[in-house]
Amino acid sequence: MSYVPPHLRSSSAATIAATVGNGVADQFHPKQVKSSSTKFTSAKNNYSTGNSINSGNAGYRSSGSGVSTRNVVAPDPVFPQWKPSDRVLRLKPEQVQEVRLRLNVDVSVPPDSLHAPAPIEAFADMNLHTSIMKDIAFHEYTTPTSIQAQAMPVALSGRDLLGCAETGSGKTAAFTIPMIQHCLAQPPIQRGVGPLALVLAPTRELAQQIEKEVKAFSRSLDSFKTAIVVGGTNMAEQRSELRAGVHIVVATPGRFIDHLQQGNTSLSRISFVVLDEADRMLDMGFEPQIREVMQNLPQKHQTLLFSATMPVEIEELAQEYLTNPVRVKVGKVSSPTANVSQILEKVPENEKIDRLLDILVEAAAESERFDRPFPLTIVFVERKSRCDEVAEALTEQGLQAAALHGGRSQSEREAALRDFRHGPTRILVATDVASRGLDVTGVAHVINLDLPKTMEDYVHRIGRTGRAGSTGQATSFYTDRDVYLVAQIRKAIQDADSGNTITYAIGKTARRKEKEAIAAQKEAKVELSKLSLVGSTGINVEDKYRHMIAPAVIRKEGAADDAWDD
Ligand SMILES: Nc1ncnc2c1ncn2[C@@H]1O[C@H](COP(=O)(O)OP(=O)(O)OP(=O)(O)O)[C@@H](O)[C@H]1O
Repeated sequence: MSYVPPHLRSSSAATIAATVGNGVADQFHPKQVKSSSTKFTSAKNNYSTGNSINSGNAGYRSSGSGVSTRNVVAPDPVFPQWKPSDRVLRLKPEQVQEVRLRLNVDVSVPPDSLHAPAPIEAFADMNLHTSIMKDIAFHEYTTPTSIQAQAMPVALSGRDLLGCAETGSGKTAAFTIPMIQHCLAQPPIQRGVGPLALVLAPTRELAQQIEKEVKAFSRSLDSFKTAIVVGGTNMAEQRSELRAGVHIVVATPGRFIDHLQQGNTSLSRISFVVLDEADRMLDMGFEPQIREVMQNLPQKHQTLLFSATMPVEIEELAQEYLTNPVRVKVGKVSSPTANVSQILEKVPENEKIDRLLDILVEAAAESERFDRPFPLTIVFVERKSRCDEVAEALTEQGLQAAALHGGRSQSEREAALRDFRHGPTRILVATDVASRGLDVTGVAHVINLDLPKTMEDYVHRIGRTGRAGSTGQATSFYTDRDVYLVAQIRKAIQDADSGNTITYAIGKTARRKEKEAIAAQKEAKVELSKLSLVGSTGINVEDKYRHMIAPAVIRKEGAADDAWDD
């Protein structure tokens, strides 16, 4: 049925305002699309037409303004009976267990529900649409990551999924690829009807990034349409795109509800929903919007919920909106990725900016010395005003920095991110708007000038580095007010595998690393002194590095212990 605002709902609303075609989609590659389907059997018992929560939104407009006025029944969604390759089908239970063990994947299903599909270690064994396979090859994804190996078969088989894997582990493709495949099996979309699939994400930047990934894996499909629906951008453009009909919408919840209210789009054909970083959406107060969407979806739909952390709110959401979900967890949940080495440093509030400058100027000197670009760095701060202040301070020192926060206009936000992705910006100073999901290749260092409020946010923030198997560094300043979180971080650090060595960890490896770091710092200091005497090309070296050369700011040996022992 089409979306009907709560105050207009009645039982007669179960029709769709649109013209629809019969049969299965054939506009892409007919040979690949199954002409008959096995219907999804899992009944949603949480579906409700009339008892929507009070969204607090007064004055909904009629949903009829933007779409065709002819009322016809929406075509049933199609959940094709997907099967992996014979090779995978032949795997014995003990072999499946062996693969899961190797991939560090933990899978569970509710009692009395079907067992979870086997993990698949090669895209070729997933029986994906040929166009998708072509695009996977184009993007040089040779092997599925662990979460992809297990979550994709679950999603492709039509099951609900709660997926949890560390930051940078490829969760986006784990849902975008099955989502595109799902859309290809549906009856064709028509003007005024759609979308077939919806992804909700907490921030505009994350939504834009996800949409890019959807486009990346549907680039070979003619006339496959996606729309990005986020705040701060032109409503009219989004409206015409939505009304023309799209397969997939990637949206932030607030703006998506705005379009529903205006009748520019509907929920009537959505049969695949992804809530990415759902806990963050709840934090941001999007619960009414999420409920509004989830409670008004057609009965037959599949829901996927993804996050790198698993706070209780996610479990609650899963209980409410997932039906017999397969839970897939990769590695340790809610833990910092082992690819990032973490440093905690106690810095008094009024010295934080100076200390930050020390670190960054050191990095600048090192880059110059080794003739390599300044390492891409994200500096997280607590407040928007602080964000601008810090970015300005860095720029004054000749560092290429930009600010990204919710107080900037959409075009400023986009420009800041674009310049960080593609140059010339090397340092992004950001609030938590950048902490979730943001994937910028080559981020080498995350600095928490202010610690976040929760461990979850810490895990997501430092996960902006050490992505897709690369390594990274995270430096976090803390003060006495952060005692609780610092204890949690230290615990996480202690728990980490020995591969996740950090300056303050106990053990020989960590000590050796600390000594090496100190030696490198001393060397950098000598080099900087030379720089200050000799000068450099094009910049006033003495000014730029002045605070760096001051003895008081050179990090002293054993600082690690101070921080650890306070
Ligand atoms: N199978 C693969 N092979 C190679 N690269 C991959 C593969 N899957 C994903 N990637 C790359 O890994 C990076 C991280 O992926 P992605 O952004 O999906 O991580 P994520 O798990 O969603 O992280 P976060 O929790 O921070 O949102 C991206 O640059 C992506 O292109």
